[in-house]
Amino acid sequence: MTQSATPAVLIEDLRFAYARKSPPVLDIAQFRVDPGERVFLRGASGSGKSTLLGVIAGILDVSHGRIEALGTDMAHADAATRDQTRAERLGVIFQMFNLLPYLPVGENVMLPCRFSAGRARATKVNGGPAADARRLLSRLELDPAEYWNAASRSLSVGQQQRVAAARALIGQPSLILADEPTSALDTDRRDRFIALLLEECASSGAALLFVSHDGGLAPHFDRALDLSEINRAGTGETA
Ligand SMILES: Nc1ncnc2c1ncn2[C@@H]1O[C@H](COP(=O)(O)OP(=O)(O)OP(=O)(O)O)[C@@H](O)[C@H]1O
Repeated sequence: MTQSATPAVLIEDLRFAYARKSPPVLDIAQFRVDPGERVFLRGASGSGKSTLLGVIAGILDVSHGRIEALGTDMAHADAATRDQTRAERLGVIFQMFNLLPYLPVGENVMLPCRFSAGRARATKVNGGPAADARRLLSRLELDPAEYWNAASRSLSVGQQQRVAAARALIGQPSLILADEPTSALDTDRRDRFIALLLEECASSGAALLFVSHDGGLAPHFDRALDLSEINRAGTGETA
């Protein structure tokens, strides 16, 4: 990977606080994820992992510093541009899943293809949005014959995590941001889930930034670091 390729994530001189007068949660001089790189970011509870992903995804407004996701300036772009970048090029697995509870599983997984023609097109190699959604659900051990039409709110937390992962992966986004996506999975399923996530990223060339407090997952990744190594704000509990 050359240093000149557009980074998947580039952060310089970032400071972020939730309110103007509160101390920063994030104070990061430099952080970079290369295209296709799979990075594990560990951090204690409350240390700012979800906040960092929110900033990179352009969900949280940043007033100080440089944040680029796939070359888009997420600190200064208008909300519409950030939304478009997120819809077309990012797959985000939120900690709270953000599934639409009354939509069936299949519709939830295909949602990114409704918002982005590019992601719908990218599923063609796997037979289109519905076929690709079924493929991903099967790989995530959710039998589409059983779950395709089920309301997402009727699923267990671990099952909802896997639906959220399928939704993030569909249509080959170039950057996956994953926030504790294995917290409700047992050890065997967790390892299979990570293997699948890494395989899908490898086959599409996507970069992956995976955050978790579970340092045991680190060996699966190209690179692992602790948020405290890059974040001078240093909030959070001792793990
Ligand atoms: N919406 C918010 N408004 C104000 N403060 C917040 C908000 N969200 C998070 N915080 C604070 O920011 C800090 C970092 O929170 P964050 O959720 O990013 O940590 P985390 O490392 O993801 O934690 P966990 O592992 O427990 O999910 C915490 O002190 C938290 O209380």
